[in-house]
Amino acid sequence: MKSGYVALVGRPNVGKSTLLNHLLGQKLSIVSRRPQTTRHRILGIKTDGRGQVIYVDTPGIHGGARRAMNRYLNRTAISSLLGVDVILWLVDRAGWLPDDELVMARIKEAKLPVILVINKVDRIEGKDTLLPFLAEANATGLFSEIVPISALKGINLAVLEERVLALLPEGEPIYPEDQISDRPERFFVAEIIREKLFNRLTQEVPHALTVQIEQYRESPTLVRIHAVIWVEREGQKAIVIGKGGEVLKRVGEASRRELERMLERRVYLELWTKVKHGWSDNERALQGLGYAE
Ligand SMILES: Nc1nc2c(ncn2[C@@H]2O[C@H](COP(=O)(O)OP(=O)(O)OP(=O)(O)O)[C@@H](O)[C@H]2O)c(=O)[nH]1
Repeated sequence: MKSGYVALVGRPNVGKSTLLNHLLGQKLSIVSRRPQTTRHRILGIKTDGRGQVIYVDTPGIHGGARRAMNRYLNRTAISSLLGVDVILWLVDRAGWLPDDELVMARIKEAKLPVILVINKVDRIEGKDTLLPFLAEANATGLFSEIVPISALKGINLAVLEERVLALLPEGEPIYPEDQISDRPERFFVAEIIREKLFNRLTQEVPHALTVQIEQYRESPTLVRIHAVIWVEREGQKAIVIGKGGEVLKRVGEASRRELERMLERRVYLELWTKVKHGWSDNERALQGLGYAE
């Protein structure tokens, strides 16, 4: 049996969370079209007859991190490289962007086996783009394997899993066989609400909001959840609420539907929007809102 930790790293928006969800066959990490959706280190544990792979989803590593939140995202991603056995480095196009260079520097420091995962091949037009890129990546000598995939369409994921298992050490499972994450249910509740907000709101508002669960009471048939959506300014609060409360109502409905499926119980969800000025650029406020390593 194999067992070990596998970090999913890469710049924002390359598809790390999409890959985690597809490998596990279950939605654990929220996904949106926006960069910097993932804000936490999340374990996704997959146990089968071959062993136990503990995937570590991480925030996207990016440059120009001026706000405290951006620095926290980079710190969280980089510290996730400590103590893993294998790194999956995701890129999503045939070529490097400046943020990919940042990731590469960190990976070189880690001195671990690295699989270069070229994601979104469903979007790459023709072999003319992919083949030179594969040759160039190969010539760096940095990678144990190079695997083109589509996380969204499920292309080549079985091959990727085999390559991962081959690089992991032999060992007994670290977590119980039926455990799929290290996070409690209320963490996923906050994340699902945040995902619905990310998908509905535009411009800077998603990055200025965070969701905090203030009350979580369960009975065998019902879960009562009281969540606060923190934003940074009054104008953002008005946008989150929407005309006549329309946006908040839609977000609440979509969240409740998904939460009822996940929790397999009826959900009573109350959402409040409040302003905490400058929370995303304040280290202490971040810690109070759950952004602590
Ligand atoms: N066409 C295509 N789109 C994909 C694929 N994988 C992911 N995406 C899309 O890329 C976007 C970003 O995906 P995420 O999984 O949130 O990316 P991430 O790397 O976790 O992003 P951060 O949270 O910014 O670190 C979403 O709109 C996904 O649907 C793929 O294989 N093909």
